[in-house]
Amino acid sequence: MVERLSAEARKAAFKELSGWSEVSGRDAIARTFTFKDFNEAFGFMARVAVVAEKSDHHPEWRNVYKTVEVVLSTHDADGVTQRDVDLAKAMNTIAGQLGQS
Ligand SMILES: C[C@H](O)[C@H](O)[C@H]1CNC2=NC(N)=NC(=O)C2=N1
Repeated sequence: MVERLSAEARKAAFKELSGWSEVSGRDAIARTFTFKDFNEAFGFMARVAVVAEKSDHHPEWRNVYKTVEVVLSTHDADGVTQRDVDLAKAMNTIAGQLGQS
């Protein structure tokens, strides 16, 4: 059973999660990625989907043209866990490789 992060653990995690913020009113983290065009945005989602399946941890996301809005939370724990931090880091890495603006 994966556990929700304590307040201090989350604060520490945020130091390495550039671009992410807390969701007000919900134990979740969020980031909006903006790419060059739809093709890059969808390429990002395709690469993340592979990571999500491999780690059995899935994002809540919305794509409009070249933007991808992402919210991460662990449904089984009803809040932010290390899995969310790990997936957020992976997303930042993938976005960086794609030249996210
Ligand atoms: C059965 C399956 O392993 C679980 O439902 C996984 C799937 N992906 C998941 N994704 C997220 N974000 N939270 C979960 O609790 C979760 N649980």
